[in-house]
This record gives sequence, structure tokens and C-alpha cells, in this order.
Amino acid sequence: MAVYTDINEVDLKAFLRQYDAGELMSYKGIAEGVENSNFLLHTTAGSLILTLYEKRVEKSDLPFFLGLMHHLSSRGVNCPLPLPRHDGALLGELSGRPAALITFLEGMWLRKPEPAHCREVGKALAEMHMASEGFALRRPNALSLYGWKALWAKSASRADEVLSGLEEEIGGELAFLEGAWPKELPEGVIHADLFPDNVFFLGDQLSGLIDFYFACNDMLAYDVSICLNAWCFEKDGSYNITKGMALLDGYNAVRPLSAAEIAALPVLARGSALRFFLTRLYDWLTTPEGALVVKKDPIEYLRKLRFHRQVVSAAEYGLASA
Ligand SMILES: Nc1ncnc2c1ncn2[C@@H]1O[C@H](COP(=O)(O)OP(=O)(O)O)[C@@H](O)[C@H]1O
Ligand SMILES: N[C@@H](CCOP(=O)(O)O)C(=O)O
Repeated sequence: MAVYTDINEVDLKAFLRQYDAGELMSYKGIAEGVENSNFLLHTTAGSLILTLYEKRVEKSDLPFFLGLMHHLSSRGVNCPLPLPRHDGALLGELSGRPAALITFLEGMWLRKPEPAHCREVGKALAEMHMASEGFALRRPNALSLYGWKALWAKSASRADEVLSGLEEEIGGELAFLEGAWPKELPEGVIHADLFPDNVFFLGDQLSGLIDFYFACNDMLAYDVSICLNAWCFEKDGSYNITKGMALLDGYNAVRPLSAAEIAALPVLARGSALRFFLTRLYDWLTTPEGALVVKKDPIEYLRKLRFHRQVVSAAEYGLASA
């Protein structure tokens, strides 16, 4: 359960008085998520999500995230909207943390996505990429090459506690990616964490996207590679090419990938696997025992990274024309 910061009823009621959000009826911590503290509120005005921003979220980045949700929603992407306070601010403070109230999105995330869902995700990702055009704010990706190296520097000396040989393997991978990382691919605003738990479905219909707190400006095809990693591997670690084909078809139907983006997919997928391996490893080594959060397994992403290392062309991901 990701509740890092506790709240109390008295403070919460005072916080809510700054909004046109009705009277508090009940609230509870949400037993999902890793990054921030989330609470589900029921008020006389309906259901709302209260988010207290934690460890990896810089307060100075919040206008980018909250503004992006407004921009995307005004372009037809179904995503939560931050509520303004009476004074117009989208951001307040609760229990000493920056905090926002956001609209509740109906739907639930899929524990066992099928190829048809992967197609919907590919389509929604491309639609998000197109809809984000014209968004005025910029945010460099804090978790790209430079950020990976910084994160690795904090974990490297303890990596072999998790798996023998990791320090050498990941050091080599970083050196490879530093030389091979693409520089000329089309860029835009990417979600950067579009995992199954951040995509809601009502039945088989995709109903919305949440959790824009890693969004940033980066290569659009890098976002595609994140989704291949997050949606197209099975629990046993095998890559499901049918899911990959569906996801890539869905994406291509809205925003066709260029030849250069297709050629770069194996390297991008190595990079995105490494990115999630590194944050998971860091959390694995530093999250205190007993914290109210379910730690995610870094080794799952090491296996994905090893898979991408032996991929020769994007055809192996299910791209018919690669
Ligand atoms: N706008 C929303 N509408 C409905 N549920 C939400 C919304 N935002 C978050 N949640 C719930 O909270 C959980 C954690 O949210 P998330 O933004 O992924 O947290 P974190 O940033 O900590 O990873 C989600 O899996 C979902 O159950
Ligand atoms: N998707 C990341 C962790 C970030 O958590 P989320 O709840 O914000 O999706 C991972 O799986 O490592």
C-alpha cells in the first residue's frame, strides 16, 4: 500500500474547505501505487482522489504534470483533472506535503491483459502523443541516461547483494547505452510509465489513463518501448509476440512509426528495461522494512533487458514490416 504520509480528518476537512468539493463523508488510503500517497475520498459532491506528492516528484515539476492533464483532457484524452481551489491554485499542502485533488476516473486496471487490450493501449498511447502537441511547458526526462547513471551510482556497490555479477553486467549495459542511445528521433511529451496499473478499462473498452507523474519530453518511440516492456511479457518472462504485434498495430494505426524509430526499438527497449530495473533496484535496497508499499522485483526487468539484448530487429517484437 502506498501511503507514505498519513493524514487526519481535522486537517483533511480544513484542506477540503479550500475547494468546492462538498463535505467529507469518508476517506481511505489506496492499496496500490508506488510513488505517491493516494486517498479515495467520498464527499457530498462525489468521489475524488487526493494525492500527496512524495519522493521522486519535484514540487517545481507539478505545474507540468497538472497542466498536462488539463491540456490532454481538452484534446479528448480521458484522464483525471486537478480541481482548482477557491483561489485558483491547483496545488495545496496537506501533512507537510504538496497535495492535489483530482477527479475520480471510472474503470479498473487489468491484471491479465489480452492482445485486444494491448491494441487499445497502443492506440491510446499514440493518441496521447498526438494530443500533447502544442503543450507549452517542457520537462526533460530526469530518468534518461544521466538519471540512470546517478541512480546506478547509489546502488552499484550493493547490487551483488541482490544477484551475483549484477555490478559488472549493469555497468557494461550503461556503457553500451551511452554509446548507442539514439539522438535524432521524433520527440514530444511522453507518459513514461504507461503500465497496466495506469490504464483503466470498463469491460474491454479503455476508459482512461492516469498517473502522469513521470511524463516528460523525450523520444516518442521510447514510450512505445516502455509499453512493450510493461504489457507484452508473460509472468514466466517470455515475450508474447501476439501482444507486441497488437500493441504496435494499435500505435501505428494512429501515428505510424518511422523507419528510424523502428530500427531503434531494440536499443530503446533495452534502455526502458534498464530504467525500470534501476528504480526498482534502488527501492529494493532502500525502502525500509515495514513500509506500507509493495516493493517491485528488479530482477523481472533484468530478464527483460537480457531478452532485448539478443533481439536483432524490431520484427522480433511483432512489427510485420520491420
Ligand atoms: N484519478 C483516479 N481515479 C480513480 N482511481 C485512481 C485515480 N488516481 C489514482 N487512482 C488509484 O490509485 C492507485 C495509485 O495511483 P497512481 O497514480 O498509480 O499512484 P503512484 O503515483 O503512487 O504510482 C491507482 O492504481 C488507482 O487505483
Ligand atoms: N511502473 C513502475 C513503478 C511506478 O509505479 P506506478 O504505480 O506509478 O505505476 C514499475 O513497475 O517499476
